Amino acid sequence: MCKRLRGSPGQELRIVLLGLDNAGKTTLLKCLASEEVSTITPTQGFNIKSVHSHGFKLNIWDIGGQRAQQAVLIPLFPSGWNELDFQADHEQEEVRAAK
Ligand SMILES: Nc1nc2c(ncn2[C@@H]2O[C@H](COP(=O)(O)OP(=O)(O)OP(=O)(O)O)[C@@H](O)[C@H]2O)c(=O)[nH]1
Ligand SMILES: [Mg+2]
Repeated sequence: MCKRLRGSPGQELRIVLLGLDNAGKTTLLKCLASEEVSTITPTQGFNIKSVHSHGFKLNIWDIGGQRAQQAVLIPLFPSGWNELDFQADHEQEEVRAAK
């Protein structure tokens, strides 16, 4: 993921994980933060974690997948955002860029 981000190492970036409920957003966030993933419950509202990776400081927002919760983004990002789409392939346990 970091290889696809434009910017210089040392830069602070904000990443928002969006997707349907049960898509695996919180699991991905916890994996990136090297946290235990055996007990994850559906996200109410949102979680934010800071992770250092490839020289970047990534501030990662994990938004609960229910439509009403994702609506919180609209006032938070009035000028919109750049989007990178990733697909998780659960069977082969690999993540590939699908832009
Ligand atoms: N086999 C497998 N299961 C996964 C994977 N990622 C997530 N899961 C499981 O899918 C379920 C939902 O994962 P979450 O990370 O809670 O999904 P979420 O997108 O955060 O869901 P909401 O918080 O409801 O929006 C959990 O039981 C996870 O253990 C994966 O890559 N492989
Ligand atoms: Mg979640």
